[in-house]
Amino acid sequence: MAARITYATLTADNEELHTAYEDGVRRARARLGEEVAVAEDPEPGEPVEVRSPADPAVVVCTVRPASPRAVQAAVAAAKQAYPGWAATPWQERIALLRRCADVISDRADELAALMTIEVGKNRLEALGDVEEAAVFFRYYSDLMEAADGYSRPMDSLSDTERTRSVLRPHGVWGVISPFNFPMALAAGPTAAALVAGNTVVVKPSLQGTATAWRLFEVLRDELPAGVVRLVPGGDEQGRALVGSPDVAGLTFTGSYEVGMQVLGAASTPWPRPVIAEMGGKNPAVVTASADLDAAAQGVARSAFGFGGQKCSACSRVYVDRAVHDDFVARLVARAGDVVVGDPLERDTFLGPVVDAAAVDRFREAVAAARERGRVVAGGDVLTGERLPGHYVAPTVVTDLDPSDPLLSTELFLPFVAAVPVDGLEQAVAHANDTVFGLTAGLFSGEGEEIQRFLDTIEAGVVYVNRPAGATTGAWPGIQPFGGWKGSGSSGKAGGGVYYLLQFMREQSQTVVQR
Ligand SMILES: NC(=O)c1ccc[n+]([C@@H]2O[C@H](COP(=O)([O-])OP(=O)(O)OC[C@H]3O[C@@H](n4cnc5c(N)ncnc54)[C@H](O)[C@@H]3O)[C@@H](O)[C@H]2O)c1
Ligand SMILES: N[C@@H](CCC=O)C(=O)O
Repeated sequence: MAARITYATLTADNEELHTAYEDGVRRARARLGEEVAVAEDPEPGEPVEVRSPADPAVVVCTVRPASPRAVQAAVAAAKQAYPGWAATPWQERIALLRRCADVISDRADELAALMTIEVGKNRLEALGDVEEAAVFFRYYSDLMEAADGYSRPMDSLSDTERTRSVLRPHGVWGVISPFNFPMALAAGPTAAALVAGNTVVVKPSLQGTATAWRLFEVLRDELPAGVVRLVPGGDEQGRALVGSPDVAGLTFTGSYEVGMQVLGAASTPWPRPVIAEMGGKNPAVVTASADLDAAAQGVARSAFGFGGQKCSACSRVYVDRAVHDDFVARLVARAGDVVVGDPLERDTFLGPVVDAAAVDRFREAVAAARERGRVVAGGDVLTGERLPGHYVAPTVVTDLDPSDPLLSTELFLPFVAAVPVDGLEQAVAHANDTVFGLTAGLFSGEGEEIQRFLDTIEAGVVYVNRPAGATTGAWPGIQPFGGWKGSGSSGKAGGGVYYLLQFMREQSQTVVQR
């Protein structure tokens, strides 16, 4: 792949990139319909077909959900592999993991094409997702190297004592991932856990299984046996992994509701580290001094990119009353320009939403918006010969009361509401008034406003004046990504310098010299 694609890539007129992706589509199609199962599972669940949201006639894969015994067997295999992996010098571990990153990058076109078919991500977003997965392996390896393996000499109170502080792994790490970044968000926590010396059992989202399985194939082929296992299935398999007493630590990425359950579930006799990365209801603020074109572009990209199905999606905009109507007119024009269609097509920006339930949620949200406010762009479920899947129009809503539930509930749809405000203080007060605190954006031309926003906004990832994405598009090593409040439990962000530390525990080693 010639060009480096990230989520902030605006366009790619690069012929080489598109030719490679189209080759990837051919290769991905050749494996559609394969069965995904744990090989040695004696009693897998009934087969479940994962179908493409762009065209439900396409069966992406057939999943045989792992039985409770298979989940426990995967954990047992990872537990058996743990002492060997933990004892492998970190230099050797990261050499193997960097090799995994290179294999992922080499296969990016096919993996991205498969992801497009499986979850409906457009080609640039899908290529970004695969590349991010590879970068996670490289970034956490680089951190380990920069810290020289996290083994440091401490001070000593006597000439005969030598003490070191050593960070050591926990054991088997469970990774539960969501449908919307089926490669990057299975890969990120897995990479960190492995760099740290843990072994891993991954439970991907059912919709996303085929993509996550390809990641697993790379890790299975490049790493020692048992170091990574994948258990396919749905929520029940997630619960089984959380409930396993041999899982020493967990990273869950998904909704607020499930994350809070996972945080509350205790299945070990002592507390274990649980990192929960949860939902968002991400605000943008547009002040009277803002560049309104940049604001409309940034909000449109973050509200409609991947159909608003990002935890970072922008779903509400607080706009100074003086520029509200002008901003809304520009946003409506941007919504009208969005190219909706088959996400495999080169020019498509917005593909389908993930399933029929998301379309139902869209209908309900639009009906509520029509009753309590005004739908000024979109609002329709899109059908037709060229749109056989779950398509909805990019939608802009106004005239809602600031306390409306549509402004505090995560919808995960291409649906954004604009609310007029009297100044920055009021905007930030509304922006902070939800359980969430993941991402936020500001558009302002005044340095003093920018500083006040940065000082008072309650969010883990903040952007100012960013047309490439008002609230979306973090990249490992560039923007650490993690939520505050109900958006994240740990306060240490993925792709940031403190993340890896969470996958290790400190041991103070004092040895008296004889
Ligand atoms: N903060 C972040 O970094 C981040 C990133 C991506 C997505 N998300 C959030 O994820 C959600 C969308 O993803 P989703 O619909 O796949 O989320 P989800 O919560 O429905 O499912 C996430 C994963 O948890 C599993 N699961 C469900 N119930 C479980 C239980 N009781 N115990 C254990 N595992 C269980 C699912 O099978 C899936 O693998 C949104 O809320 C989005 O904001 C957050
Ligand atoms: N890292 C992605 C969001 C991941 C959540 O869904 C972004 O920054 O837009």
